[in-house]
Amino acid sequence: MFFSSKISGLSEADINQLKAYIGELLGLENHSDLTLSQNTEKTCLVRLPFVADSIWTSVAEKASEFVQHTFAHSIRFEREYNVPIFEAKQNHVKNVKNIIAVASGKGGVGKSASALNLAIALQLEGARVGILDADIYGPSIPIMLGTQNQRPESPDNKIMQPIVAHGLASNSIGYLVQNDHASIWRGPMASKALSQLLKETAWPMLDYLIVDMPPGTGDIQLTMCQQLPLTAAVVVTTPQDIALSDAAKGIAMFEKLAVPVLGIIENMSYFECGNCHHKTAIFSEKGALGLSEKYALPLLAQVPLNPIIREYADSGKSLLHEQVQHDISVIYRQCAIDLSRQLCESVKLSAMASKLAGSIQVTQLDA
Ligand SMILES: Nc1ncnc2c1ncn2[C@@H]1O[C@H](COP(=O)(O)OP(=O)(O)OP(=O)(O)O)[C@@H](O)[C@H]1O
Repeated sequence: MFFSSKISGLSEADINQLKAYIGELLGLENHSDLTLSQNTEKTCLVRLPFVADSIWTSVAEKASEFVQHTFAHSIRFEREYNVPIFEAKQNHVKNVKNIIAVASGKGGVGKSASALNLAIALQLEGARVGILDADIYGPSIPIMLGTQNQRPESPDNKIMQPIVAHGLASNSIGYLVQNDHASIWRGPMASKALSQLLKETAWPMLDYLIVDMPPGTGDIQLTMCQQLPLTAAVVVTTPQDIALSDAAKGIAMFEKLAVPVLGIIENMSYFECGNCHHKTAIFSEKGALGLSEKYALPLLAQVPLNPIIREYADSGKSLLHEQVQHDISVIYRQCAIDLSRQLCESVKLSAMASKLAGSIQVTQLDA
C-alpha cells in the first residue's frame, strides 16, 4: 500500500491501543476496519469505512488528548473515507459502490421524504450520494428536489445525465413519464424501466445510491427488487399497528431476496407542541421499537411529525442544508452515520453469508 502503518513515536502495540480507542469513539464493533497512517510529521490519517463528519471533530480531539495523555506524544488526526463495496454484488452498475433500497410496506408513511433526507444526510456526512426515484405510483423526488421541470439530457441518446440538486445526483421515473402513466404499469414493464433508469444513467462515482422504492410488497415490488443489484435495504414505517404489519412484510420480502435490512426508520413517531414541548404519540407509541426487537434490527431513527418536513419537501428545498442545527436535521444526520456504519458492519456478514450459500442463490436473484 502507499501508506505506512508506522507512526513515529508510537510502537505497534501503541497503535493498536489507539485504534481500539478511536474505534470505540466511533462506535465501531471491529476496530480492524480502521487504518491509521502517518500523514505529515505531526498528523495521522485515519481511514474510515463509513461516513461520520458530524462526530469526527470531537473524535479527532479526543484521540489527540488520548495520545498526549497515554504516550506523551503530540499528533493531530485527519480523516479520509473509504466506503467498502459489498463483495457479492459489486460492479453491477458503473461507478456505484452500494445500492440501498428505502422501502415501506404501506403507502404514505413518509418513505420518499425519509429516502431523500437520508440521502442528503449521508452526503453532508461526507459520502458521495445519488438518489434514484423508483416510485412508479407517485414519483415525488423531483418535487422534493425542486427539479420537477428539468429533464435529464442524453447527448448520445443512450445514456442520461443525472440531474444534480442539493449535492445529489438524481434520476426519476417522474422526469421521464407522466405520473398517471407509470402507475398503471405491470410488474415486468415497471422493473424493465427501473433497470434502464439505473443502468442508463451516467452516475458519477457514488458511495451510496439510495433508491426510493414503490410502497408495498406485492409482485411489482418483488420483481423490481430482484432486478436491482441491492446491497441492503431500509424499511420506513409509522408506529401504528396497520403500518407495522406491512413493514414486517417488507422485512420478510428482503429476507426472501437475501438482501440485508440495515434497520428501521420510524417516521411520524410523535408530535411535539411548539409552545409547551409536550410530545403526543399521534400514531401510537413504541411500535417500531417492538418491530426492531422482534427482527433484531436497529431502530435507526424516530422522526417526529413536524410540518417543517412537508414545507421543505413541497418547496424543493433542503431542510438539512438550511437548518443545520434543527432537531430533525440532527436526527437524520445521526441516522446517516448509523446506517453507514451498520452497512460496513453487515457488508462482511452478508459477504460471508453469500459465500456460505454459494453462487447459485446470487445467480437466481440476478436472472
Ligand atoms: N415526519 C413528517 N412530518 C410531516 N410531514 C411529513 C413527514 N414525513 C413525510 N411528510 C409529508 O407527508 C407526505 C407524504 O410523504 P412521502 O411522499 O414521503 O410518503 P411516501 O410514503 O413516500 O408516500 P407514497 O406511498 O405515495 O410513496 C409528504 O407531503 C411529506 O412531505
